[in-house]
Amino acid sequence: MNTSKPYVLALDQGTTSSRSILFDRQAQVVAMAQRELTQHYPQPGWVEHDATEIWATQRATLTEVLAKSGVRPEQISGIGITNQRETTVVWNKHTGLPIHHAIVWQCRRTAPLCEQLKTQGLEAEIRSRTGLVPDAYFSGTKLRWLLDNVPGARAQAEAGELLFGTMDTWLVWKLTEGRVHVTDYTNASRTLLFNINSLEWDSLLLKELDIPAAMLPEVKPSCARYGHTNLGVPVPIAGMAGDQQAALFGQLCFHKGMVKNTYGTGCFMLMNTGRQKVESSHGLLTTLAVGADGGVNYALEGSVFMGGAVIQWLRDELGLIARAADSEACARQVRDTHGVYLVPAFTGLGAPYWDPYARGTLVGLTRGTNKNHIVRAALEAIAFQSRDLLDAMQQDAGLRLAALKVDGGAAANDFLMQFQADISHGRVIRPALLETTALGAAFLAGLATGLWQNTDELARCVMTDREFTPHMNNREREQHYRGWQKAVARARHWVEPS
Ligand SMILES: Nc1ncnc2c1ncn2[C@@H]1O[C@H](COP(=O)(O)OP(=O)(O)O)[C@@H](O)[C@H]1O
Ligand SMILES: O=P(O)(O)OC[C@H](O)CO
Repeated sequence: MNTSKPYVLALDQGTTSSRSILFDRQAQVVAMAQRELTQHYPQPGWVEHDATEIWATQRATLTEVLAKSGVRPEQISGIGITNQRETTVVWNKHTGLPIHHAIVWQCRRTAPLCEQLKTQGLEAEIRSRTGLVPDAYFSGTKLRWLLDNVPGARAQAEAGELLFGTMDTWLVWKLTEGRVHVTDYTNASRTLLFNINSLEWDSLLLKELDIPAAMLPEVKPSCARYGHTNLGVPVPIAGMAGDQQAALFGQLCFHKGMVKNTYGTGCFMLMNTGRQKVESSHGLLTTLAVGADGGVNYALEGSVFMGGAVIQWLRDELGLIARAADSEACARQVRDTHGVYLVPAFTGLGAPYWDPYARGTLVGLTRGTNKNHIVRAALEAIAFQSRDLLDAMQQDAGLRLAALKVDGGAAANDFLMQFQADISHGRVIRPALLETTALGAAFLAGLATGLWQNTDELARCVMTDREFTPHMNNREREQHYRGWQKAVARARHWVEPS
């Protein structure tokens, strides 16, 4: 163990903010700093970030965290980076300046291009090569859009002057002052351009999307030495993973069959499937994750579009609660929802339904329905949607889950966590530290630089805050769940395809 360097720094570049968190060898948070990011919405359905602002905010939090903690750069063993995935930036390698705002993962501008890929009959190829589906969510079509729409971009790219990156790649480029152009397997697996079987950029997809290979970063394991940043002394950058995969690692889900669910704005559920690539028959994605040795594992991933956001809606649009946390007290005011179900299909339904035409539905209302029933139904809806994903994952992977590890802002809600345990009939484990994304990045960098020797040491650092065990009997559980499925059926196919 390197005793003169007992700290590790995680840079967590998220959709709404950039954060830096400094951890000690016991994985305790020593200091944290955060800066919000400007969201740009140039057209309905389009979302952009200014990559220059991303770098400036990330750099500012790094400086602030060092100042706050009093830790000197020479005491830091390494830096781990974790990031919002898929968000795409292209920059000029001589000037280091982006040629356009970054196109954010939520941006729908390339939906027509994705339809075109389907018409070309590429859907099955995309699924088997990348584990993904032709959707505007992923980086490949965003990159193609930039090449087609920014004047002069294609010619410059073909002349080898432009570089592509997701936010991990962009930050490493900036941190190393333009010396290193690299990404890791987990981020590469979200681009729609990376072959998750051969672990290489996929030449067929590059050709179909007309993307020059010279723009792409080198792909390395998530636990590796990528380069150094100069903080007065050189500090190694030694860990890198997309935020959901970093959270999976931070939750100690190193082995096959281990699952985490992050309850943020949406919910992201990932199951580590080990060295085995599992193809879903329920519309889940197959993606790359990090194994116990820091090497490549496969994972199944499903997302719920409306997770904690349903609670924001109750607060901001309906005014039923003043703060998100008040939802718990409201839900506990009533014994049950009085037969009310809320299906928050505000933007359609994702896996396992994949129905873009579904819309939000509130059913089972009677004269006796009050605000608390509706708030409770909203919390239950988050758990029902997560059970839908969990059932799909267990069927795809052919195994029964031992426990669900949880994190994210809404995981603080004890009512929701107990209902999750009840409705999925399994244990729910909440760690003391909910910053599992940053912790995962810190673990990767700490392993690569010798701060920790192995995953047993990591496991000793993670404390459980609370474990929720199921109490609901089988009859009650299945009756509840049948009610949910009936409500989902009411919500589906609501709007007419245009
Ligand atoms: N105690 C709570 N009960 C229910 N939902 C909550 C609670 N606290 C926060 N939330 C919800 O969790 C979300 C914030 O979680 P966070 O992990 O910070 O999200 P993100 O990373 O997506 O911004 C918000 O949508 C908020 O409504
Ligand atoms: O930054 P977050 O937490 O909203 O995560 C974004 C995801 O990585 C998108 O795939």
